[in-house]
Amino acid sequence: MFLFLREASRNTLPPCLCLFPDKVVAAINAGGSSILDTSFGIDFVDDRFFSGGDVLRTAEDIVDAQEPSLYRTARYGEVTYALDGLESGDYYVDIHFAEIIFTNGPPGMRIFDVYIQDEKVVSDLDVYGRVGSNRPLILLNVRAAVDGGVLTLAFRGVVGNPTISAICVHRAPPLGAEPVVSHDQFTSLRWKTARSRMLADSRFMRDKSRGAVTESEQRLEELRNECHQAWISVQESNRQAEKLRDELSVKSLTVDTLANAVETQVLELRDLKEKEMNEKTKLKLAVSDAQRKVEELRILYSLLSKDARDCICSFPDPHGMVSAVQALVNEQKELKKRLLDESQERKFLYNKLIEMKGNFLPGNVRVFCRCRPLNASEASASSVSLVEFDSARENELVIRAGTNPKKLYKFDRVFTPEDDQPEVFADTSPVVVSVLDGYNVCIFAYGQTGTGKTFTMEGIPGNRGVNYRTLEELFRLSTVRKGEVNYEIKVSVLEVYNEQIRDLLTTPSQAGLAPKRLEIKQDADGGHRVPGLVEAEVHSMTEVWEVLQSGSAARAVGSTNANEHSSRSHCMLCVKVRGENMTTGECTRSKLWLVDLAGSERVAKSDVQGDRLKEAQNINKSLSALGDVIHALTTKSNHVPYRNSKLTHLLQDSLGGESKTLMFVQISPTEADVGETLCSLNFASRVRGVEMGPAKKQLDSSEFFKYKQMAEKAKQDVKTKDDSVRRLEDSLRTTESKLKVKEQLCQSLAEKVKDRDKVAAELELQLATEKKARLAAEVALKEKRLKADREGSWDRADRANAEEALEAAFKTAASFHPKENSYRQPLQERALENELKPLSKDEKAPKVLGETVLCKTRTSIPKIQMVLLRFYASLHTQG
Ligand SMILES: Nc1ncnc2c1ncn2[C@@H]1O[C@H](COP(=O)(O)OP(=O)(O)OP(=O)(O)O)[C@@H](O)[C@H]1O
Repeated sequence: MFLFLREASRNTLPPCLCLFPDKVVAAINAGGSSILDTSFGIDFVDDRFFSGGDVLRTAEDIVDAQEPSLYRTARYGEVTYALDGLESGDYYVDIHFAEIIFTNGPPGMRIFDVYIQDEKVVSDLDVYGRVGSNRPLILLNVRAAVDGGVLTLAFRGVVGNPTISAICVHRAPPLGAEPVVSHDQFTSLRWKTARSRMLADSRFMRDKSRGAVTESEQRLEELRNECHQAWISVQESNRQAEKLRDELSVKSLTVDTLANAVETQVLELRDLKEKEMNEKTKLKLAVSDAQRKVEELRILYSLLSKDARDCICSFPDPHGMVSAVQALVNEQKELKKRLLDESQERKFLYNKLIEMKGNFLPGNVRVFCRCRPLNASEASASSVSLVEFDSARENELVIRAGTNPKKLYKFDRVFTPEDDQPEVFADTSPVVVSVLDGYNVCIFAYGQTGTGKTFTMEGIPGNRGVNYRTLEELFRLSTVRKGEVNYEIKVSVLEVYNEQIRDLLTTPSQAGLAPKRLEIKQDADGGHRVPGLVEAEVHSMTEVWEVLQSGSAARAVGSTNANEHSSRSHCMLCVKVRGENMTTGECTRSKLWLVDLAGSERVAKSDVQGDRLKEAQNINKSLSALGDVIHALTTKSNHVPYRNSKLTHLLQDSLGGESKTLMFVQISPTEADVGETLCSLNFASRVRGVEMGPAKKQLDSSEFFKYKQMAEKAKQDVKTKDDSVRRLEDSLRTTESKLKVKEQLCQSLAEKVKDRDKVAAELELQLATEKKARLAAEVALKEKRLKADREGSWDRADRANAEEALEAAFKTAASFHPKENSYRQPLQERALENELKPLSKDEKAPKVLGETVLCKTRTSIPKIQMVLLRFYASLHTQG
């Protein structure tokens, strides 16, 4: 403002506001349409390049305006003009203002800042404050640099909103080349006129009088002061307005908050209503669904009731049903019985079949003959087999021995050298599997050394013998029968060498420490067992194989030549089978012996000495014992000499009438062995002749014994209980009789008590009478004595004592209890005793003596009277 006034004095503006109208690049009529050919020499285009603000118009006259129509329109509000497409360089900006809104526009003050290229070029511009209303005010030649083509002009309200009438932008000369003429930044026509006048006046006044200048300056100062005051009041008004605006904004905020809350509530209400509607719809649907279901159920119910009625009607009589069920149960029982019968019959037939197979002779000993092939050395020596097999004559063989006549042998089965292990086992297996049905079985291989006993029983790797195949078959069958019969299989491996039993399953360390001497023991049920012998329970062939392997390994230990050793000992594999029939509950315990006997060559031929001789003798002994046993069995002798050797003793259960026996007689085909071959064949023929009768099933006697023992125990228990009951009855009877006696005793005692009571009553009466009489006598005596006292014969103290003693004596007498026959110590007497306690012996007067005597004496009333009399007499004597 001050700048303006100061500058105004130097203002020499041309008639056109713009100094260089020909360099105008943009002229805008703010808030209005284009005005061409203005008195400024510039064409103002319609309002554009703006953002923000509103249009203001007025029809009022614009005072002192060079181009009034330019100021009748304006842009009002927070406005930004962005003029683009300008060449880079310096520009002058002229901005036209007019307070045209004062008369019919928005009321209030308008003070604002002007920014060009974001730089504030004018602060707190108050158009009205400068020029009043409807008068133009122009901001002239504000220099602005444009780099980038855009020139921005921004108008920001400080109080109220800015008002802009026109903008004119024109090229500025380079810096330093501005026109010499200086001019005011702001100008207005009114102010220009006034200023011209003032200048003229000033010149006049300057010429006329300096005093006028001073006055004028004073006036100016006054005006400035007024302006300042006005500005202060405006500031105050602004502050008020600001305060009001703040309050308003607070209130509007509150209103907004309330409006929001209301809006939220309305929304919530709407949601709730929607939910309610949905719920209602759902409920309606559910109800209709339920109704439909109820209807369906009702229909179903009626159908079911009808069905039930029909069903009830169609039911046969329940009693009939019960009897039908009973009949079914009976039928099932019958079927079960038949099943058991049939399975027994099947077993029976199976055994028969085994016996029938191969034209077996009746009996339980079967003999198979097996001839080994010529070995490599025999074949290379071009040995010829002496054994002939005639395919036409099955199970027969002929021995051609030089010039001797041919000898024919017939066995249950004859295996030629061509027959291999599977063929051998095919005929062996039926006997073997009998063990699963509860039969004891013994299979042994007999023959000269090197004839193939071990080959038949053990076999060779890749071509297993009877032992392995037997266990394989047992496991196969136990799996097949699983569920019907449960089997438990245990295996022991031992050898008999020099008539000593050696466990081949004992661990090497144990074996190394001390070889156990094993003996054969007979069980309570007649069976035989070897205590301490390892019995390995096997569940699979893998386990069996491990057991067999360890047995073979143990047999080899301790011998330099395993083959040699094997021919001098009997190797025995014992398989124990326990079967439990799940249907019948029947338990069986059976044994299978698989024996590889020692070589059967004779001692004489062996021509050996020392240990070998002993071995051979022992082998001979055991084999001849075997022969003897078989002979005894053949002749049905009463005594079978099982105990003559360890071998026969061990086989006792499985070699005889109740078991099945299979013998392999092994022979050599060579001429060198013909003697032994004939011996073996003769022995085998004898064995084959044995008839032992039918084999017997080995029922588990331990179970039987167990049940028998249980039955015995139960019997014993019953007996014991009977005895104790009998004893109790006896004691009851005794007690009853004793009770009777006691009752009688009680009765007699009660009668006695009654009698005594009677006597007591009589005595009491007598006592009372005596008491009365005694009292009367004593009173008389007392009176007499008192009379004597009065006459002066006793001193006063003695008299008092005597009277007291007499009184006490009366009381004591009165306390006599006839039933207890004693005196009850009266209270008074006790009090007297207490009184006397602290006194010395001498102080205790003779009265005390009398009292004590009376108290302690348990005697009858007459006696008391006597005592009393003596007491009185003593007192008199003392007196
Ligand atoms: N049927 C056969 N087929 C093939 N080889 C056989 C047959 N029988 C025996 N051998 C063979 O003959 C040899 C002697 O057999 P093995 O050792 O089984 O006789 P052994 O009677 O057990 O003798 P030892 O009494 O000395 O134990 C072995 O090499 C064996 O493989």
